[in-house]
Amino acid sequence: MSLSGNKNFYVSWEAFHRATKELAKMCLHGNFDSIVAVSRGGLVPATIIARELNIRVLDTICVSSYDHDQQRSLQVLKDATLPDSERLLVIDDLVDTGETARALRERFPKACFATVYAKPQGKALVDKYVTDIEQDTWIHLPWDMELAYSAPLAEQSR
Ligand SMILES: O=P(O)(O)OC[C@H]1O[C@H](OP(=O)(O)OP(=O)(O)O)[C@H](O)[C@@H]1O
Repeated sequence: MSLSGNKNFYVSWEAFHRATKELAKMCLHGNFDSIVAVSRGGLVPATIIARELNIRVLDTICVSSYDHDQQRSLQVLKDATLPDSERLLVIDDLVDTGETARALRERFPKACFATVYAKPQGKALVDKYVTDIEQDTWIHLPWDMELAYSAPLAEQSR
């Protein structure tokens, strides 16, 4: 699936759940027995996928990234303890520039790396993803939003 045209892409909880279940379906026959969630964005999809695939062994890798001299630096705040394996799924919500994915592939070379959303710069670094998003589109995930009043269109154009 490909979405384009908007610079902002707003995702409801239902839409996120639906897309993540699609990702779970794509992983169903991979014989996976454990999951590493990339905190924080990967925590919600990892929970949904663990439920769908009946996986009960989960771990986290906690990363923080920041911009430094126009380069993104990644810091591992807490590493995972699960061993790298072909039966391990590494789950994140999205791949954007690919910096996080690149570091995780080095950390888990045998594992399958899967995200719900993928932008062009990073998508070659993931094994499975559900939805293409244009590079200049900002993805607003449900946990970053709340319901708010929206003025009628007629009033907005005044
Ligand atoms: O491909 P990249 O450019 O590396 O971007 C992808 C990463 O960015 C987001 O995390 P974020 O830095 O927003 O941290 P958070 O998940 O803790 O909010 C997302 O959850 C990925 O981990």
